[in-house]
Amino acid sequence: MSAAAPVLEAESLRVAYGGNQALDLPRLALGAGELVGVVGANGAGKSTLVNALLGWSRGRPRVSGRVRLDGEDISALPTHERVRRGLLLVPEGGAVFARLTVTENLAASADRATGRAYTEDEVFALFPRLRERLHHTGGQLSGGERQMLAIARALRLGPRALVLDEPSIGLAPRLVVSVLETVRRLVDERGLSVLLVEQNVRAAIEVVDRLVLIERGRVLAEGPVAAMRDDPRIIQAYLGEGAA
Ligand SMILES: Nc1ncnc2c1ncn2[C@@H]1O[C@H](COP(=O)(O)OP(=O)(O)OP(=O)(O)O)[C@@H](O)[C@H]1O
Repeated sequence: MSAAAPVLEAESLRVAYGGNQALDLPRLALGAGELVGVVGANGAGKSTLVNALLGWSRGRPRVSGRVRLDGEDISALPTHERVRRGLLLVPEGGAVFARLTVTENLAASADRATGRAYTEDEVFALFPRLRERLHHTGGQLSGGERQMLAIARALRLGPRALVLDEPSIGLAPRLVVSVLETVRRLVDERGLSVLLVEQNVRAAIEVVDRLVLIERGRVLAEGPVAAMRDDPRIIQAYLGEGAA
């Protein structure tokens, strides 16, 4: 393998629920300092992929294949051990404690911070809005602020690879742009590696380096975003007039 081994890599990753093959992914690689978008419609297999990467499951799927973090096979490790090694997920809706304040939410992450952790000041420089909301509880925040706090919590832990599951859901379009642009900055300025799993293809296409389009658990198309923008399958389904 080349010197630039992927930070996160999945190989022959297959997930089946009973007779239903929900995911069949020959290979997915996230390079260091890369922002890769995995996009697809409802039921395409996005949540199944996220769960398989994190080693978590709803129901009783049959999972096979390999997941590697920094070249190390983590397929057999439980979720908490993958997280401890720096594979961090910001789940749909953002994971924040509704009854704790912003300060307390961030402190809860700081307790388990690794050497890769961002400082509180760094986090507030990225999300100035959070500094203005220090004493608000998670439950009092807007959807956009909750999403920012969830990302901030992950940064305080110190990610090797950050998986964002549908960060745009429930957010006003202006906030979607703001959150995704901040993610782009993290990649550009800090070299963070981010897998952005999104249904909102229009928004994702504006910030990612590469796009992977999945449908019924399989890769339909993938490539650098510049080429994918012109892919008829993307245009027809997601970007053209009358598309979703
Ligand atoms: N716990 C489960 N038990 C049985 N089948 C499941 C389960 N979870 C997902 N599936 C099936 O796997 C396929 C992929 O679903 P998945 O939830 O991964 O899609 P998705 O792209 O995340 O969609 P959405 O955006 O709606 O969450 C679907 O056919 C779904 O019915």
